Amino acid sequence: MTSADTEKGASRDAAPPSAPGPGPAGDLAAPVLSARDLRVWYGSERGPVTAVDGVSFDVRPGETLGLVGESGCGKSTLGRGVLGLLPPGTAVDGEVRFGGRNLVGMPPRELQRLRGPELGLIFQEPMTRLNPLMRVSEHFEEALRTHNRELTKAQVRDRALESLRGMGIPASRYESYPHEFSGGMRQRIMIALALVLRPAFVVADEPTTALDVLVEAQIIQILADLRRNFDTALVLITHNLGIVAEACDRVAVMYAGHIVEQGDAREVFANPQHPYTQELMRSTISLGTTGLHFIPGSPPDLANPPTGCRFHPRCPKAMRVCPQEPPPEVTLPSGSRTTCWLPVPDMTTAEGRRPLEAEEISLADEA
Ligand SMILES: Nc1ncnc2c1ncn2[C@@H]1O[C@H](COP(=O)(O)OP(=O)(O)OP(=O)(O)O)[C@@H](O)[C@H]1O
Repeated sequence: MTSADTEKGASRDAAPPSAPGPGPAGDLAAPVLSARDLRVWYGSERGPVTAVDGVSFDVRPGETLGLVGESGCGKSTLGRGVLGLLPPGTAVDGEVRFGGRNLVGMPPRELQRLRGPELGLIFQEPMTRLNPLMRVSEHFEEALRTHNRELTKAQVRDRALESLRGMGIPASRYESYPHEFSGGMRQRIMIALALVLRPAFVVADEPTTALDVLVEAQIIQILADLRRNFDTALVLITHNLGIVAEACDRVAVMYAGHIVEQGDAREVFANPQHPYTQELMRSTISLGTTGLHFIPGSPPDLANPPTGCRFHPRCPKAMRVCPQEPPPEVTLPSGSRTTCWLPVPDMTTAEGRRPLEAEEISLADEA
């Protein structure tokens, strides 16, 4: 990898993407999971849809990485892609290092063995995952015995109740059916099930979207306890920037299949660098919000994305260079990384830096 210091102290990587190094706080633990240049394509009538396009990140023990971005930017595909849980016919390329092995291309049976004891997934809607005809106890028996056949019924019960207790579900409900619980309780049962085998790495895909704010806060607290108590590494996919601010150590912002900015969550919130991150934050409703801001337009069709930077047609700071060449990944002094031309003064000519006029956008894209 080559890098050259620029006037602002930023460096440009010309080599394949890499995830951020230790932040200013200096977290030196080796990553539990490292994705490098991960790509995922779905087949469609319009041609391949590149839902994840060259994404790299690390997650360390006990760390929560928040994955944010508008609907359709590839967050779920990325979450499922790292766990090898994509629909048949989906193509995957790149590397996902976990326990010294590459999960990409691993035979399905081997991956299946890792899911549960090593890798976990918490879904958005528990009723699609809990079998309405099975008692809670049966769900736990199935989950635990699949990976540990010799466990007795009493041992299964002990472990299941311990996991449920951690989620605030009383032992008296162990023989109940899923429909006998509220939505929030079902979600906590799902989390207890995903965590009963103590996986080292978990993806939680919008785990609180269908829940009211009080239950949401409870679940976020549970996930925070999880990393404190078990050093679990977590990727938390959410639309809710408030949750990221509260529950995540690091944040990765996705746009149109790319991670456009990633770094320490507090740093990114205090000092967002990529215009997309800035716009996303301006669009968030808070108590101090006096007017609604939204990002004009919508994310692109990933079967036919814009040239150069994929955000340029919506970017209020777009320059002539933006539709012409994909932007480089830049490491900032804070340790954050952003994929944007703005902090790269030495890479653009004066002409390239000229603001892009609206009428030039379509011309550039047609070229
Ligand atoms: N099975 C599929 N076949 C074809 N295209 C798909 C499939 N699943 C997702 N896509 C496309 O891949 C892109 C990324 O979708 P994905 O669900 O990963 O985004 P997301 O950011 O998680 O969105 P949301 O927040 O709405 O869940 C979208 O353009 C979507 O239409």
